[in-house]
Amino acid sequence: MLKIKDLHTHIEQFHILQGVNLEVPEGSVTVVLGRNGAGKTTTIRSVMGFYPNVKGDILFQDQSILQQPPYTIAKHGIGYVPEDQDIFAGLTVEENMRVAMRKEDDKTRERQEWLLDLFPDLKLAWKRKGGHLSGGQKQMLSIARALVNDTPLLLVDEPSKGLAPIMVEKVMEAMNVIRETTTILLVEQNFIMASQLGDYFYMIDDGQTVFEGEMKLLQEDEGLRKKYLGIA
Ligand SMILES: Nc1ncnc2c1ncn2[C@@H]1O[C@H](COP(=O)(O)OP(=O)(O)OP(=O)(O)O)[C@@H](O)[C@H]1O
Repeated sequence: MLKIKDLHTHIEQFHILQGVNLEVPEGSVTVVLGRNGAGKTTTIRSVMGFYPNVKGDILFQDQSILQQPPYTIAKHGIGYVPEDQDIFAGLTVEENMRVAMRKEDDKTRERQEWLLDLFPDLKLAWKRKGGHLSGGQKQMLSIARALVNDTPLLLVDEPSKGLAPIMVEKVMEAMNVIRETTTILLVEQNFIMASQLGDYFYMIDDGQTVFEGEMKLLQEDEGLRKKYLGIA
C-alpha cells in the first residue's frame, strides 16, 4: 500500500535520512524501530509531506505522493498521529472531533460512533476540554481524530510514549481492533507493543534502513535486538 524508495531527507543543512527503503503491505501492521535519533519520526513526517527537501520516491497505492503538500496527502486517505498528539487544548473532545472531520456525512458520523465505542473514555470526556484530559485520553483523541475520516492507511508515531501502563494496554487493545480495517505504519519504542502488534519490522539506523523482516524474526533474535535497539 505504501512504498518508500531510497528516501533522502534534508532538514536545513543536515542530511537526516540517507536511504530509507520500506514497504507497508495492505492489511499489515508494519513497525519502524531504531534507537533515539535514528530517523523514525523523520521518515513518517517525510511521508506526510512536512519537509521541502526530500528525494527518492514515496508511492501510496502505486501513485507517487512525493513533494505533495500535507493536506493533499491526508486527502488521499493517510491519517497521521504525531508523537506528541495533535489535539486542541482549548476545545472540547466533541469540538476536537468536529474540527478533524473533512465531511459531516453519515459515513463520518458512523465512524465517530465506532470510535467512541472503541474509546469509551472519550465518550465519558465528551464535553471536557482537550487540555484537561489525561495523557492516555489525549492519545485516544489524537487517534480518533485521524480515523474519523476515510483512512485506509494510518501512520502512528510512538502511541505508548509517556503513558501509564494501563493506558498503554488500552491503546494497544484499540490498535488491535483498528488493524482489522486499517493498514498501519507504527513507530514504537515499546518493544512489547511493537512485537505484539507488528507483522513486519524495519530497523532504521543513522537515517538508513539496515534490517527488515517478519516480526517473529526479531522476537527470536536477541543479538539483533541488542545490536540495533540496545535491548535483550
Ligand atoms: N528540525 C530539525 N533540525 C535539525 N535536526 C533535526 C530536526 N529534526 C530531527 N533532526 C535530527 O534528525 C535525527 C533523526 O531524528 P528523528 O526524530 O527522526 O529520530 P527518531 O528515530 O524518531 O528518534 P526519537 O525516538 O528520539 O524520536 C536526529 O539526529 C535529530 O536530532
